[in-house]
Amino acid sequence: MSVLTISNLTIKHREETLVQNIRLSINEGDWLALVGESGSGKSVTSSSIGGLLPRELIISSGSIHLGGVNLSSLKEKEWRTYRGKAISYIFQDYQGAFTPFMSIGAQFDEMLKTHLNDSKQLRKSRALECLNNVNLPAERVYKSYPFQLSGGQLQRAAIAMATILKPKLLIADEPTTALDSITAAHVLQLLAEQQKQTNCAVLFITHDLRHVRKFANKMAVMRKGEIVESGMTTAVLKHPKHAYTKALIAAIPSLKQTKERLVTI
Ligand SMILES: Nc1ncnc2c1ncn2[C@@H]1O[C@H](COP(=O)(O)OP(=O)(O)OP(=O)(O)O)[C@@H](O)[C@H]1O
Repeated sequence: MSVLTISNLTIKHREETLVQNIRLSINEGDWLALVGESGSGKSVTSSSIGGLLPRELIISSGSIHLGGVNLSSLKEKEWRTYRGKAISYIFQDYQGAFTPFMSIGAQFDEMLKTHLNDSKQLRKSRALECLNNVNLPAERVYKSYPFQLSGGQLQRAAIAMATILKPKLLIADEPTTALDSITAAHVLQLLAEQQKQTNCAVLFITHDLRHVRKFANKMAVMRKGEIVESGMTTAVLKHPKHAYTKALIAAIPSLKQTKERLVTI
């Protein structure tokens, strides 16, 4: 079943077209990777889904539907019930996911209070369970302030927060760019486990085709504001049609090369 359907989406900044004619559909349980060079329009597209476009950027045509709801027509007040609950985000900047001067627990509590009518005790046990699910020492992390956690721990806490309300759509915008490669792989593995449990749709924005190959069942390639190719990941990576996709694939360092480089460093 389709969770997200984007039809002919065009976004402009004054007269300049930033993204054009975007068509994208993500089903329940799909992990769709959006790849493409810097400035190709991945973040503008993902921000538009959650109603997070800066004021100066305007959706000039097209529509974005989540289930049966036309998101592009929601008012700011209505967004408050959608964001965090039906759609949640994980960003590259995991520091920004949490307010620095509130404990992680207090931030979970605020979020749960906004969306649910649970008792204080139930809210806490839900938060602890979620932190535990992402392999964090739940009690300690719950009491900690963001600065007391490592980058990998914070990003895992951000995943716990983003999935606690079982969103229909999780948008991960370069979630591991600021992490070392081993921590990044663990974080993505955890994200994949969370997705399995909740069956949410994932929109994964990344520059790393190795992560695409490992985690995404579908992919779309953006170039200069347009989607130039999309399909099942295995098919696109094995038989790319567009010259730009071919160039992206040719630029992935093979595992063999990486090993050789490590030996010579
Ligand atoms: N607030 C803004 N005002 C004007 N132009 C913008 C604004 N935000 C983004 N753009 C432009 O929109 C285009 C797409 O930018 P976007 O950030 O979506 O690219 P991206 O593919 O996410 O790049 P990266 O991989 O570097 O994050 C770029 O040309 C960018 O300069």
